[in-house]
Formats: sequence, structure tokens, C-alpha cells
Amino acid sequence: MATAAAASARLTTGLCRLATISSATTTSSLTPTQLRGFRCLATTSTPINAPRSSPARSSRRRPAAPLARVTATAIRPLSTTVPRLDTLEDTFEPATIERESDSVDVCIVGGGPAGLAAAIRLKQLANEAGNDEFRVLLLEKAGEIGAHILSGAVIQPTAIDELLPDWLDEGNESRFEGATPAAGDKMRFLTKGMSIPVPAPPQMHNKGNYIVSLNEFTKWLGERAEEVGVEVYPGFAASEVLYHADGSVKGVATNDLGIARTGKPKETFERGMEFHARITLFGEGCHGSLSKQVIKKFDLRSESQPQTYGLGVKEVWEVQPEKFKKGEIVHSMGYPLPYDTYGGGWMYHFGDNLVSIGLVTALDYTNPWLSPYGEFQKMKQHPLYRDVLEGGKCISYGARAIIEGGFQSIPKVAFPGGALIGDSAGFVNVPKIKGSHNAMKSGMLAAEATWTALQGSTDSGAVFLYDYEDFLRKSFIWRELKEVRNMRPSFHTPLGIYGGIMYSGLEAFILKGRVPWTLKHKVTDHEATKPADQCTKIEYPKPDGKLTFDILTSVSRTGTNHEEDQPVHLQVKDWDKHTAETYPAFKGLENRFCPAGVYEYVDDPSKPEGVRFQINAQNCIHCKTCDIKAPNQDINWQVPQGGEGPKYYMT
Ligand SMILES: Cc1cc2nc3c(=O)[nH]c(=O)nc-3n(C[C@H](O)[C@H](O)[C@H](O)COP(=O)(O)OP(=O)(O)OC[C@H]3O[C@@H](n4cnc5c(N)ncnc54)[C@H](O)[C@@H]3O)c2cc1C
Ligand code: SF4
Repeated sequence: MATAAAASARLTTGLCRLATISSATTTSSLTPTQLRGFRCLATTSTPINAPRSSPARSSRRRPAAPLARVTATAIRPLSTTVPRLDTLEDTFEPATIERESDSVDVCIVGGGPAGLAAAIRLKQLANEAGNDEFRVLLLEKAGEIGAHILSGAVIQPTAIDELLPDWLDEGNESRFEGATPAAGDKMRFLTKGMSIPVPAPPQMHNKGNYIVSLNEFTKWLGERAEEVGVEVYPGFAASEVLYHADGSVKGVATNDLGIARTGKPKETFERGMEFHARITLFGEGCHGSLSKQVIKKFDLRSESQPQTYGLGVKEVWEVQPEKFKKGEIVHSMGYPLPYDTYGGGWMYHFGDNLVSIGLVTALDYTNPWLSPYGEFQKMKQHPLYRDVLEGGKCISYGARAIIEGGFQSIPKVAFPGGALIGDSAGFVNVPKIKGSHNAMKSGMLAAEATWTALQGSTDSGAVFLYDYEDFLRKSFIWRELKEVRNMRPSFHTPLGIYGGIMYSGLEAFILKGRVPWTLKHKVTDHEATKPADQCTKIEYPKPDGKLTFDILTSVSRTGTNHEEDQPVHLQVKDWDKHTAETYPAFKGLENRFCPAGVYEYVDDPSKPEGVRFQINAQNCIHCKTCDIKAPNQDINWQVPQGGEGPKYYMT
């Protein structure tokens, strides 16, 4: 697998891409100065197709382009003897350079559980059929597979048992070693000082499940994908969907690298690359930036309800051995969240003295003074959590949005030339707080539908995965999501959490979804927020630096990094307009909903609102909350340069 480290070792490869601009139209559109710039850069580079160290890949066809993306941190300053691209004329337009392209059978966007399960299943089918020419290529924006994955996680092994039945076998040399068997469930309703035991609904029983770090598990899955012949490309952020003239999806393109904040190319400029495929599977996880576009383009939500989300904020602690109860799973509801805000906490004991602790806050909360990060810090001070953490050490932090809409929010998943898989479609079972098994299974079903469709397709026309939708309806994903469909929306009643708990209890223990009605999600998350002057202001206690932390200390534990001099990937067209439309009513809610301190309103008497909007994009941890919760939907989360973002550890 091409890691960011490998990318670093091959840092000149990216520059060399410029030398491969071979088409006459391409080169003829450049000025002599531009061409000189490219050639000089190219002469300092290693050959594009230099062999990679991975023996698993060496015998396969590969993209004609660099095999490892050059990350921002990996780029070496050029020697002063080399002409700099910033000497190029102001008129130089990166988009005028034609992109290199590579054609594969299936392109998968996103190396999470869904994308990797789809990729592995496809290659298993191809290998069983003796077709080693069948190319499956997977693009992942993180510098290393798994580095952007954040989850709980207690996993239900249904899908992995089917995909790689020997994944835990002692005799299997490449088994996954980080699985802690679940050993008992506790469910608690919290008040500020009390912890009241409540019966855990059957959906939350975890017998037979495993506690894992999902980012470790995903990394391991990436290695298994390489073993079966998937071409795995971390550090490649897909930024654009490509379409054929007939409107079907043709593939994706990765973004240009080395563009300055001003939009001009720098000396590190590297044009993006196109990946063409008969089928493109979008497995970008919750609220994917390209999935959002295809959902709109093909009107995939025409028959479903809007998607709703939560934000999970998480830490991993190394606790004192006497407080560690291997395999214990604790869930809580109630404190610290207000009664009208859905959500809950978790604490999982796994590995060697490790505890995963987190809080999910539903993003349809109404009070713009609320901070999911601040609520999480408060939760750790409750005796249920404090007693375990005190004396321990926080080793990791992260946050990620989670899909909550469930059955009624599943969009159409197939469209000409592609499909949505995993959280990109939205298969999380919210009462279970689990989505990884459904994400993997959906990827596997899409893979099987793709394989059948491509075997049966003799012409080069658009392929439509009718079977995928059909397979989904017949699968356990459909059955389990349908059964719990009314639980999450039942929390929308005026009784808030109390009404929801009562109705959900009835559904969980007696009705089990066998009712003729389907409750609706009342409003989208961004519409749910009330003006600040209609809500009680919330003051969060100052962090103590032992149990609770300020946001920048937490961000430093994510390892996140983005090169500063690049176009801001949190796209707000007009910052002053955004301020005028958002600040007076919501008094800086972006600062409170962002779990990484990216947004700020800085005092500025020269501005009509008395404040200036500021985006500290380097801190972003790719949770997608701003794109979901911005009240006027004027923040567009776009992929930054490939290889950037968090470098999560044990999340
Ligand atoms: C706080 C929290 C707690 C959870 N707890 C549990 C639990 O206990 N058990 C459980 O089973 N599930 C849990 N889930 C749900 C589970 O994590 C998800 O269902 C699962 O990770 C979805 O897998 P996925 O592959 O669809 O998406 P993801 O895991 O999100 O993976 C998507 C991948 O695609 C990459 N990507 C995105 N866009 C692009 C792009 N344009 N180009 C290239 N790469 C891209 C991302 O970097 C990422 O690596 C939890 C989720 C959260 C947020
Ligand atoms: S900027 Fe947006 S995506 Fe990035 S961490 Fe903040 S809320 Fe999440």
C-alpha cells in the first residue's frame, strides 16, 4: 500500500507528472515559459513508472501516473537553480492542462469499511473466475488507510465473518489482532450526580460482538485488499465526478496539488488525475462531498426523507489497570445533554487498559449556544466516567458526523454508472449505534451486483446496478433498519427524551417495527437551530487540563495537518455575506459546533456586525458538521489536498 511515508520517499514523482503532459493540445496551450518550467521540474524527478516496493502489486497494471500522492508535508523545497512556477505568467490556468487518465473496471471512492469490503469482494469474485485482468482501484483521501476513520466501536461481525471467515483464526497469520470480545452491557440514565440502571433494549445487546479501534481494523482491511489484488491508493482525494455525454458517471478526478490560496499554481503544482471506470462506487462515509453531488444530480432523495445526523466526539484513554474491565460496554443517556436534544455517551474497555469514551449529540439540536465538544467535556466529569478516567492518560481525540436518518432516509442507491455504499447511502442502525457491519455488507452487495452486471454487459453503454437495490431489500440491512425505523424520530415529540425513551422501549421490546406507520424526521438539522436570543446561553466550565481539555490541546491529539497556502477547503463564497446572514441570529454557532476550533468571529469594529469571520482550515478534522449544520447552508466542505487531515490513532 502506498503510504504517506512512501509518498515522501518518492516526493519528486509528483513533479515528474508534469513531464508526462503528452497530448499536443495540452502542450500547445502552454507558453514557452510554462513549458520550460515543467521540463526543468521533470528533469529533477524519478521516472513515473519506477517500480514500487510492494511485491503484491508489482505484477499488475497500474495507473500511468505517480503511484504515491505527494503530501503537503512531504514536498521538498526545490533547489534555487530550478525555475519556479510562480514565475509563470499571471494568465496561467491550471485547468487548461489536460489531466492524465487511467481506465479501470471499477473505481471505489473511499477506503472505509464499505469501500474496502466492496473492493475485496470484487477481487474475490474476479480471482475465483480466474480473471486477473479485472482492475479494482480504490482512492482514499487519508495519507494512510484508516487514518481518517473514527468510530466507537463495537462491531457486529456479521459482514466480516462472511467476507473473510478466518479473520480471527489462530491459524491465520494475517488475522486481525485488535478485537476484544464484548463482555457485558450496561445502560444508564444520567442525572447530574446520579447514574440510574435501565434495561438495555435487545438491539443493544452485544454478545458475540467485538470492541475494536475501527481505524486499526480498517488499516488491516486495507492490507487484506492489497493481498487479493485491489489497487489501493491512499493520499488521493477524489474531488470531482466525471460524466459521459449521456449523463452517466464516467469516473472521478482527483484535485490539483500545489495551488496557492490565491488560486495560482506554486512550484509544487501537480495536476489532478482522472480515473475512468464502468462502475464507480461512492463509499465516502457520512455526508460525502461527491456523494452529495450525485444525490443531487440524480435526484436520489426524491422518494426518501432528508438525512439527519449526529456528531460523535471521542477520546481514547489509557486507564489505571485496576479500573480496567476488559470487554465492558457502557452506554448512557440523559446528562449532560438537555432534555430536548437526542444523543448519548459510551465507554468501551478494550485492548490493554484502553478505554474508548465518547458522546454523540444529534445535530438537530435547537440551541445555538450548545457545543457538542463542551457537552463531551462535561460528560467526562460525571462520576460514571470520571471514576474510570481519573489517574489515566488521554492518548487520542477525534470527531466525526454519524448518519442518523435510518430506514426512511435511505436514498435511491444506484444511478447510471455507479452506486452509493455504506454511510454515503446511510445504513447506520441508530438504536444499535452500529453501522460498520451494514456498511461492509452494502459494499459486498454492490460488488456482487457490479460483477454480474459487468459480466453480462457486452457494449460500452452505461451500466445500471438494478440488482444492488434488489439485493439490499432482501438483505439483513433492510430488515434491521425497518424494524427500528420509528425509534429515532420518536424523540421529536414535545416530551423530548422522555417521550422518546418510552416510545422506543415499546418498539424495542414489544412492537419491533410491526406497525403500519413510519414516523417522519420533522426538520433538517440546519433548519432546526433557533435564533440565539430565543435560547438559554450555555457557559461551559474551564478545562482542568487533567480530565477536560481545551479544544486546541485536543486538536493536537488528532495529528491533523493541512498546508496553509492552498485554497480553503471549507468553501464560503463571501465571508462578509456569511457573517451578515449568520452572526446576528446565531451569535457564532460555527465556533461552537466545530469540534476543532476552525471557525472564529474575531472582534473587528470596522465591520458592520463588529466581528470578522475567520476560518482556520489547517485544524479541520474532516467531521463534516459545518456542511450539515450551517444554518444557511453556505459552507461547502470540499476535499483538501490528498494525504492531509487527521492522522487518527486507535479511534
Ligand atoms: C462517533 C461514532 C461512533 C460509531 N460507533 C460505531 C460502533 O460502535 N459500531 C459500529 O459498527 N459502527 C459505529 N459507527 C458507524 C461506523 O463508524 C460507520 O457506519 C462506518 O465507519 C461506515 O463505513 P463507511 O466505509 O461507509 O464510511 P467511513 O468509515 O466514514 O469511511 C469513508 C472513507 O472514505 C474516505 N473518503 C471520503 N471522501 C473521500 C473522497 N472524496 N476521496 C477519497 N476518499 C474519501 C474517508 O477518508 C474515509 O476513510 C460510529 C460512527 C461514529 C461517527
Ligand atoms: S471545519 Fe467543519 S469539517 Fe472541519 S472539523 Fe470543523 S466542523 Fe468538522
